[in-house]
Amino acid sequence: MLEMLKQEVLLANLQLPLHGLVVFTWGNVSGIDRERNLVVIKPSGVPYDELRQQDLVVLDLDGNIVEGNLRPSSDIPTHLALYREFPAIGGIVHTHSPWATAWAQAGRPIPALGTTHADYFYGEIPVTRPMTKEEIDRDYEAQTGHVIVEAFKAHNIDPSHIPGILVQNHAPFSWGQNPDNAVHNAVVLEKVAEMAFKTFQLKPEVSPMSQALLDKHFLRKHGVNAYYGQ
Ligand SMILES: O=C(CO)[C@@H](O)[C@@H](O)COP(=O)(O)O
Repeated sequence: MLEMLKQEVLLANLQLPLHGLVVFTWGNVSGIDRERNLVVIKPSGVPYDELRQQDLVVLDLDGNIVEGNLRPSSDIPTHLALYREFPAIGGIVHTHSPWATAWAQAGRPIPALGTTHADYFYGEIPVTRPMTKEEIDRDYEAQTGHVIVEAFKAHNIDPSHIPGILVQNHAPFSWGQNPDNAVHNAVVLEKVAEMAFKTFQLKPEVSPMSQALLDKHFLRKHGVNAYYGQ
């Protein structure tokens, strides 16, 4: 069972450079086995072209290493915080993909401007608040998870409706039902960030799309009455 999850996590990690979402070691993917509450994640600082299934690290939700000889991704406390708070998610991706990171660095949420966005994100993609010095000094990566969760709870956002966020002055995190779906959402987030940037260049005063069009596009792909695809 865990071997299958490890394979999924390996393949999902290898998708990041293929989709142009990471260079060097600027990202990581994890997946969770919800029955056993075990998380599989990329090891820290290992280049993608050297990554092997046996290098992956398995941890419990408290961060105890259960399997693996390498140190887990430095972002593991953020992943664990999200798995603990968002029980419906099965995979998480962190990258420094440039378009989404530019919005994160600007501290700007990405408004829903068109149907590409609405097919995946049911509203604005939020940005976290700036972290305090105390949060940064004390428990940085766990606090990164905390500010993400705080942004979702403050606005009562369902994480399956908005499968990603911009961490201010840092970069995006995205998630999905499994590691592969989380990578899919990370690719969409990057594309949507690029399109939104270009739209604002063409028309700085552009308005968000109508609620009716947002509803139509999100709900025809997601939810009980979805009818898009086979
Ligand atoms: O955010 C950063 C660096 O700013 C890290 O996520 C990135 O370098 C990946 O770190 P890991 O190799 O997963 O420890």
